[in-house]
Amino acid sequence: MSSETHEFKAEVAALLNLVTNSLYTNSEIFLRELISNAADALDKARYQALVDSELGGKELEPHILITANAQANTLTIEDTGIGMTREEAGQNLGTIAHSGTLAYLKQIQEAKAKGELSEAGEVNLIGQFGVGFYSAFMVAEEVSVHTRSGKPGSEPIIWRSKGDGRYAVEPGTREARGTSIEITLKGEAKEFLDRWRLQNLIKRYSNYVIHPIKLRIVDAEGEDKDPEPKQINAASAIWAKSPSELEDEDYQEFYKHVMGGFVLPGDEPFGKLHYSADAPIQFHALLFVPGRAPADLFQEDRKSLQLYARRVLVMENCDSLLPQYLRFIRGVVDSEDLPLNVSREMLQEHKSLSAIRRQLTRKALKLLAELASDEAETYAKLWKEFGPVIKEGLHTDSSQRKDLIELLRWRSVAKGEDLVSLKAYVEAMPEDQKSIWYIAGPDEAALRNSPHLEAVNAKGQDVLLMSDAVDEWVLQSLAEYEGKSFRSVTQGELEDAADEDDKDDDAKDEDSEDADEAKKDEREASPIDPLLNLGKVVFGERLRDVRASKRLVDSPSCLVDAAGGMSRNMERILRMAQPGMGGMGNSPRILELNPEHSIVKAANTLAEQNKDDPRLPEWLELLHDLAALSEGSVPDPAGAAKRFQRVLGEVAAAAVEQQS
Ligand SMILES: Nc1ncnc2c1ncn2[C@@H]1O[C@H](COP(=O)(O)OP(=O)(O)OP(=O)(O)O)[C@@H](O)[C@H]1O
Repeated sequence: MSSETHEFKAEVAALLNLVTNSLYTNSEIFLRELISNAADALDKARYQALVDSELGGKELEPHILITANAQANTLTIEDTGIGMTREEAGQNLGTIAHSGTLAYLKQIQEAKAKGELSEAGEVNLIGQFGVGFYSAFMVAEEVSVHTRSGKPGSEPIIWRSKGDGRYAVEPGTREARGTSIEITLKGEAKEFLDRWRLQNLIKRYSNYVIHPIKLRIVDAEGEDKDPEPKQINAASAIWAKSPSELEDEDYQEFYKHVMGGFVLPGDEPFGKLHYSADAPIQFHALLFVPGRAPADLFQEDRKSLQLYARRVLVMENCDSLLPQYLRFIRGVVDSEDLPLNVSREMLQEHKSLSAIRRQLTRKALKLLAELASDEAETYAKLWKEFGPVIKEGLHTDSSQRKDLIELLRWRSVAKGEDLVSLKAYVEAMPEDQKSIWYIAGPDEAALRNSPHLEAVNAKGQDVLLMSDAVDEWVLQSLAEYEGKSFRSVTQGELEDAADEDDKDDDAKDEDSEDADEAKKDEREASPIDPLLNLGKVVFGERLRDVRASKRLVDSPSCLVDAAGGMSRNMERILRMAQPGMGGMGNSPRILELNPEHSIVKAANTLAEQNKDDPRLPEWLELLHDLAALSEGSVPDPAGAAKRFQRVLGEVAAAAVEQQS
């Protein structure tokens, strides 16, 4: 057989032109592509050996050998796979396997030419979009494929091309079944002779190719540095194994790999999910709930799950495999049903991917539920790290709401440091309690000491402490749990705690923004009316109302927000989120006074006797200061300090007078 020269088909020539001259800046992906082809060839040989007793080379050990020869300026990727006959080589290496490829690449090129593709976008696309064998021409002066098929009677051949529109096929000398792709490197591609560069690339892109990938370096003097080449990749897709074959250490090792190679003691994963599915989509997943929130959890370009297609990494960070609220989960998904060479965008829309996502979401939520029910201590830590992220799901994923609600945890007044689920809260509710009480604010310690809790606590009813910024936002999407509505102890008018729900059922009603306003007129007379009336005059527009409290036991006063309106905490959070909203957070509040408290009683007596007593306005201001102080922020600290100073001065003087 003689040497024959052929013209590439027009589309291949166009493709080669694009690939080599204008498309890629990130040429390193060629190695991933060639390794992937070699791995495919090994897979095919493995299968063919099973079904074809005539196949040659059955004794060959499957492996991929990469040789960087600095003396010859070549990089060779050799496999002991299925090989190619002359006809196959002409067909496989002279045409484009995927029909849409050229059109798609042209689009990318046009976008690039028009400057529509940012550098980051380009790198991203390139990382995800391979063009298989032809990508070798990004780094090659010339490519020589030495191959021999395992089919009986087939001759070895050499396929050569400089990527210039033509290729030649000539008789080869290869003895063993398989393929060796020898790349004569371009001047600017010398980096691919470097051991560390190659090792790095193999580990990064092909670590879990199931066949061993070995590396041999021959230096510029022609000395073989690796007479016995060492394996570089892990070569075992541990996710594809059965969990019964794996030890804890295997998982630990792999977790380390997933987390970038480094895990601090104490940061071991909270849980893992090792799962394989056969129908309708075939895939394996090995996922971890990390033992510490990754630093990039709230960043746009955070890491995500790695997506493999048949053991080949196709996407380093595939964020469409799980919903956003599970973005802290890290690991690998490997599907048998995904194409290797499609764009990120096309892959994201692949129907297999959404099927995988559905199953993974269900499984991940199940894992979290199991941790929550069986390993309370672990779950408490997990909740601290990821609770705020999981809560996002209540707003964004109505399909999983039911499961997500059961994952929610808060601390409560009665349970101290322990976390409480809504289920546990409701189960512990006394019979006469109708609503789920909560109090929201930035500082949990301050919430625990809030005077607003007094009457509710006195009735033996627990209150959930909501100090996470997203809590109240979450509640907006909850409305109720098992028929029990959520009620803030700092909002609306609180009736006698025992029967408040029967009377006051509109606190959560959206339309009842002015419920408190309406009640002002129908409110029954209070023994402290003289003081309340005076208060209304003293505070005027500064307060929405001054009224007798049903929620206080020990404290003289507290500030509350109107029923149905936005809470002070919510306003604070919105202000933080949108600093431009200057007017927010100034809506007047309601001052509640405790009719049973000695200070209030005394002030009221004074008001009854002489409503013009000059001390009364100051005392009312002090009651307001006290209420604000208990929440942690006094609007006029200097004024309040002066008032306290004056009153204390009077008390001290009176004490001295009494003594003498
Ligand atoms: N090392 C190899 N051994 C045997 N055949 C090979 C080898 N490399 C490439 N081929 C053949 O050449 C064909 C073209 O390869 P190319 O990488 O361009 O596309 P592909 O591998 O078919 O596409 P994809 O990468 O999406 O699977 C392959 O399908 C295969 O038949």
